[in-house]
Amino acid sequence: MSVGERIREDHRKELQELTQRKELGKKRLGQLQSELWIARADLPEIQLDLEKLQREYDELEEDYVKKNKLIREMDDKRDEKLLAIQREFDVFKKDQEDKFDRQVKIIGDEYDEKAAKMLREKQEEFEKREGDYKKVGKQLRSQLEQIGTDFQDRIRLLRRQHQLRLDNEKLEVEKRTREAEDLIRRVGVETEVLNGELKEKLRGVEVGNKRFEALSGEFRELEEKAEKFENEAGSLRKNLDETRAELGEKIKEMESMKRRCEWFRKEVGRYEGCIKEEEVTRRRIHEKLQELKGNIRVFCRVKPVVMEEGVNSMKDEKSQISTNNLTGNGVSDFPSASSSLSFRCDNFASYPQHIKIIEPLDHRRKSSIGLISPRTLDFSFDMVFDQHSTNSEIFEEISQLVQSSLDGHNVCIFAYGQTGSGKTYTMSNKDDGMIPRSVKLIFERIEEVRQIGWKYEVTGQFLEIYGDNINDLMADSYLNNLDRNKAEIKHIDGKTIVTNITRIVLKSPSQVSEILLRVNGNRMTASTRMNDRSSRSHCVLIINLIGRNERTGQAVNGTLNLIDLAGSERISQSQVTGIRLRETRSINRSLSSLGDVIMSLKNRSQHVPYRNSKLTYLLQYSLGGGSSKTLMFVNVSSNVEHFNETINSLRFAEKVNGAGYIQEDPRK
Ligand SMILES: Nc1ncnc2c1ncn2[C@@H]1O[C@H](COP(=O)(O)OP(=O)(O)OP(=O)(O)O)[C@@H](O)[C@H]1O
Repeated sequence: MSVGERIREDHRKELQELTQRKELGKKRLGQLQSELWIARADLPEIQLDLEKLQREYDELEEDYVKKNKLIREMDDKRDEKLLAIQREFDVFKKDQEDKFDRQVKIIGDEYDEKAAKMLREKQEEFEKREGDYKKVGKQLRSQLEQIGTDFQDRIRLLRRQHQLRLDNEKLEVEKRTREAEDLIRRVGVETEVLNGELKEKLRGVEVGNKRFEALSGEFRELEEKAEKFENEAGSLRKNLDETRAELGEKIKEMESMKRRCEWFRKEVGRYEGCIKEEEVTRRRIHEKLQELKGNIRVFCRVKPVVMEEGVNSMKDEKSQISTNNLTGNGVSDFPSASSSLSFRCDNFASYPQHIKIIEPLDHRRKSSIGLISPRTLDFSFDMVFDQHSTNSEIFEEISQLVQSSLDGHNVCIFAYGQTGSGKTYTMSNKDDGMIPRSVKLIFERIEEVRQIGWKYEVTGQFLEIYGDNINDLMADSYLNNLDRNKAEIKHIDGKTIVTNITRIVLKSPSQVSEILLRVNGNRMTASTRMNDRSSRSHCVLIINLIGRNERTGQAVNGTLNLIDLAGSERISQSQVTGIRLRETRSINRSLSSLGDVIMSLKNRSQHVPYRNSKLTYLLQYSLGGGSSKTLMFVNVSSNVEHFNETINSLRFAEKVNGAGYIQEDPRK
């Protein structure tokens, strides 16, 4: 066979093969077309199902939000009402008690004094008059008796004398009559004289009788006077009895007041009982609400592009952050089109729960026909706060957790994210950061519940975990003792104790602000000396809240942990070496242990790896105790240069949240 024939033969075979492949291709095309038709026919039905499901989901979501809002309003209203009743009642109670005490004292004193004085006066008067009258009466009586006896004696004497004389004279007359009848005339004259004398004597007797009668009249007068005095003494006695009766009435009045006071005391007891029941109900509702929201929650917060970021690289920004004041705020008119990522936070409820990010231009993959359309990355969390949200709005959502710690729960709130993503701004910003606001709320609530018998002891520890070392941020010698590893974590009787770390009694929000300033100053100095150290340590504020109600005997013991985690950069992204590489590895190890612990708790695994890092060992009872509640902030930057870190942070957080999926653009 010639060369030309061989080439022709090869071409013919190749043509044959191509024809066969074309046939096969046609067949495959036919199959694919029929599959496409079938799929197209099913599409409307699937679409309808999808829409129906979406509607159902929206309704459920709306219902949940409404109920949630209602419960919160009821909670607020009830708390307000309770406080108002309590205040009103306390004022009323105090007023009544004061009034009553004053009245009782005045009346008691007045009456005691008046009665004693009157009694004394009347008694004295009575005794004096009685004594006088008795004395006069006795004198008169004895005078009268004396006069009577004298008079009787005199009468008797006169009568006897007269009788004697009469008898003698009669005898003499008879004797003379008999002896000298002839001397009758002379004797007759003498007799007449004697008769005259007798008449005179009889007149004397009459005068004596008259005098006796006069003395008897005087005696009667004196008797009348004595009777009058007796009557007066009787009326005085009556007056005394009346005063005694009046005193009895007042004593009765006092007794009825005592009974009223007793009634008031019982009412106070009853009100206290009601308040106690209300408090128990409030705690139950609060607990239920928190359970409904879930014991582990994840909130996403997007940081706006700040002025410097639009022009600086990530490295530049880091160095700028390390010298930045923690309270600084340099927000530009965000988002600046050239530097900001394209975000969309979807409102499925009254607050967004989804965040969508469109892949920036320089991250898109290219194909032979040009750029592939951008991917939209979709993440969902318990709540999403966009660039425009403020610390105050965010605190509104976490204040319930602070209340839980006052109710005796162990609460853990921490901020996760790359360096410069706004963790410190969220947690510690002066006045409105989560730490200052939580402390303020704690003291406000303590003041409110003091009125219903609660007293709290608030203590705090402020520490830093750097690698495997725990440093006391409140110690005066913080900088000198850095990383000497003196502190130890111990778990005793279900409680966590950190030894060799300053613990102080917290008394007011202003005192905590001063501590925050000192701590931030210490960290800044250490950062300046040691090349941005603060971004590479976890900063933990532990607040212990021990409460006791003296009236009801209830007691609570809660803990609130507020944590600013170290930056979460990837080694590949940060391109560090040497000490910085070791630091980054250690941070990533502890952050991924934290993620593992939370995921194990969410999945209710039998073994929870608390011991894998110092951080998780420290927070063991606050992350996974029986009554613990955890909230994680994932802080992300909206700067386009941080796209990769933002996506990594969101992926980590969504994994922790346990409901994640990443939906890629179907046109890819
Ligand atoms: N929501 C925000 N609004 C305005 N400015 C913000 C916001 N979040 C952060 N910033 C500013 O961004 C800068 C970096 O924030 P911040 O220091 O809080 O980040 P970070 O995540 O704590 O960093 P690091 O890990 O280094 O501690 C600060 O100047 C801060 O004031």
